[in-house]
Amino acid sequence: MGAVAPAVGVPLVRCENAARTYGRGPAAVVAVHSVTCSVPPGARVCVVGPSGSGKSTLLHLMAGLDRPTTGRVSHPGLGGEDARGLARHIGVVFQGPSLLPPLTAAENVALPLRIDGVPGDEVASRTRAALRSLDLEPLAGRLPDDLSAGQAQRVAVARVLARGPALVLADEPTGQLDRATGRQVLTVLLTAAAELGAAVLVTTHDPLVARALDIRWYMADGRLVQPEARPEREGDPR
Ligand SMILES: Nc1ncnc2c1ncn2[C@@H]1O[C@H](COP(=O)(O)OP(=O)(O)OP(=O)(O)O)[C@@H](O)[C@H]1O
Repeated sequence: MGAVAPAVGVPLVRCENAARTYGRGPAAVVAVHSVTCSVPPGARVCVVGPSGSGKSTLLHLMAGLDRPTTGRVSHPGLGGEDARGLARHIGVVFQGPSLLPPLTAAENVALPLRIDGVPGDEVASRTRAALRSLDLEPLAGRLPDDLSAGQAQRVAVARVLARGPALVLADEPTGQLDRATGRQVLTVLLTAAAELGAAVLVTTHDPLVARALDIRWYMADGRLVQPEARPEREGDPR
């Protein structure tokens, strides 16, 4: 598929003293204070923190969907710095429903590939492969309204993975699912991303979700605080 092959160890995304303030003057909200961190190829990172701690803002900065007010966010392992280039290499999974209602599951997965200009037969094969890897083949012809929340989220994951991203950023991907469904979605997300060799960064406030990832960064009041990592993986966000 279309994943780039970044040089080993070169971070896919690097934040250097990146900060984001919403609004101005007395109404200003500092959502992220001067964060420095990076995600290397193939890493599985979780950003854990309570609601309002700045997780989504940090993820949007990393995705190139937003720009830091001060500091810098770069993507040295992904080659292109322009938004279109980044969009090909970074897949974003959002918390809520994100499928286009008039399109079937398969059409939702295929659409970004068509927009990318992928040839028709390759669109079909990549769509099939992505649906298969998430056990969604029987649901390919269903409209989003006829899918459960967990099924719809798996289709959203398939849509991201079909493009072959080097980095998947998932913003509370299980936040609107019951625990069992959430665990299933997370498992298929991590398995399919591993098959692709993609790095994954998941935000969550759920310690159970956090435990499924190798590296955990903790966020509080817009800052990354002392990370806790499993012994086998380096947990320093820098
Ligand atoms: N567009 C915005 N305008 C103003 N303030 C915002 C905006 N987006 C987020 N904020 C504020 O920035 C802070 C961080 O929000 P953010 O959504 O990044 O946190 P979060 O940890 O992802 O929370 P949640 O888990 O509830 O999504 C919060 O105080 C929030 O109210």
